[in-house]
Amino acid sequence: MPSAILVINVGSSSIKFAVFSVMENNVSLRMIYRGKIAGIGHQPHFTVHDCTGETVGIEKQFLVNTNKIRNHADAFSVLFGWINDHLGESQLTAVGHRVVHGGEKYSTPVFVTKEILPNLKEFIPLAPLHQPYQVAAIETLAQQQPKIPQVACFDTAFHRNQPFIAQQFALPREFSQQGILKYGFHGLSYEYIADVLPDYLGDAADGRVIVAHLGHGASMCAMKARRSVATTMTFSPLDGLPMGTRCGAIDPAVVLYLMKEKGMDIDAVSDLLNYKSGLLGISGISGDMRELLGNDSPQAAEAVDLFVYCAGRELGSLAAALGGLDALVFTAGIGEHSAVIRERICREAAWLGIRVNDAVNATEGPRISAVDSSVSAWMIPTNEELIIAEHTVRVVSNSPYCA
Ligand SMILES: Nc1ncnc2c1ncn2[C@@H]1O[C@H](COP(=O)(O)OP(=O)(O)O)[C@@H](O)[C@H]1O
Ligand SMILES: CC(=O)OP(=O)(O)O
Ligand SMILES: [Mg+2]
Repeated sequence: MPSAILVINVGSSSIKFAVFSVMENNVSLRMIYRGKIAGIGHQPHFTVHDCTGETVGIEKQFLVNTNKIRNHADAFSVLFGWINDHLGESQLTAVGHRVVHGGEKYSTPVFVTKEILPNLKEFIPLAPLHQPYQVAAIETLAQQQPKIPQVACFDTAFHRNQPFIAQQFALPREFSQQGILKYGFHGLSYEYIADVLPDYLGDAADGRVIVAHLGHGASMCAMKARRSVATTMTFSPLDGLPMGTRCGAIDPAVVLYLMKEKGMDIDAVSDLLNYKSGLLGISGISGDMRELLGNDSPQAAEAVDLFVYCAGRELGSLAAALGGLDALVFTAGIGEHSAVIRERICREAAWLGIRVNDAVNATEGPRISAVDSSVSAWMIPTNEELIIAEHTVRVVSNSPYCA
């Protein structure tokens, strides 16, 4: 019987998923469905596309079910129901999860056992927007589908081999020994880009490349020989660029001041920095870049300006870490779809020798730089789901638990 892999990327209010069929050789994978259950807890909305991008499932067809989605556990029941109805001959043989934080412990994907769950829970305070929901997803599936093997794939893993100097905060040594380090995130996306980079850049893929993963969460990664040498997110996914609702880099004294002088408690500060800042905080309108670009108000423009300005500054810092730059790659929601943001960030980096070809940039590339650009610029769609599916097949095939 042909087998299939389910990939799950859980956020605080959504579950993104993809289903892959595993070809006979157990190596090549073909995506058959990709979908999302959004608005969990308030206005559930379920959409699924097939591999051609055609919508094959929408909420209307699942009205009864979506009304029942009050929480993530309900969403998984609906998701499994849908998958069982649509897998045909195939059988679901494993589930791969994106887990945002793997700390110092996990530098490769792991087979999920009862023993590793407490370790994953330890990192919940470090990634409150992601980790609690991802761990809950693993536990819920273990209850609902106990026979299906699960694999955890970490966003931090790609950065674990950075030079130690890039991982250190200037804190007394005992703190780094306790794991207070710069971990970096979006590693599954960067790993995918690193894998496909030679298809686009040829030999230059092994040069000095900065990848800008600009989505609702946003970061940049400096790569040398397709390995991470520095990245903008650090201990948690709150650092670096301003994001949809996250503040990005901030002087830690601001936190001390808010708590000491303004009487804010830890929960209030955490809520402020994670959910009320970034593009939403500056604009007062939305944390969604597309909405801001379509809004005429000066507040929306100011939020976009700050995003571009910070991206330009981080780009300079990462180029310095690389000792120069050969190529710049844009990916994720904003990076893949917003020609105007790509163009504006490239303009900030004109001093590095980047020139954009406006006509090609408007059509999304893949190569968006002009012929006279000494640094090439690219738009490459990411595919975190494929990387997770590949890891899942590999881990499950090598696992003694699945012998
Ligand atoms: N055409 C577009 N123009 C500008 N921004 C866009 C466009 N399409 C998507 N985006 C932005 O991409 C972001 C979401 O990116 P995505 O990678 O899907 O985020 P995440 O996976 O972190 O939820 C949102 O800010 C959204 O507005
Ligand atoms: C790590 C992170 O910020 O992830 P996302 O962009 O999915 O929110
Ligand atoms: Mg994402």
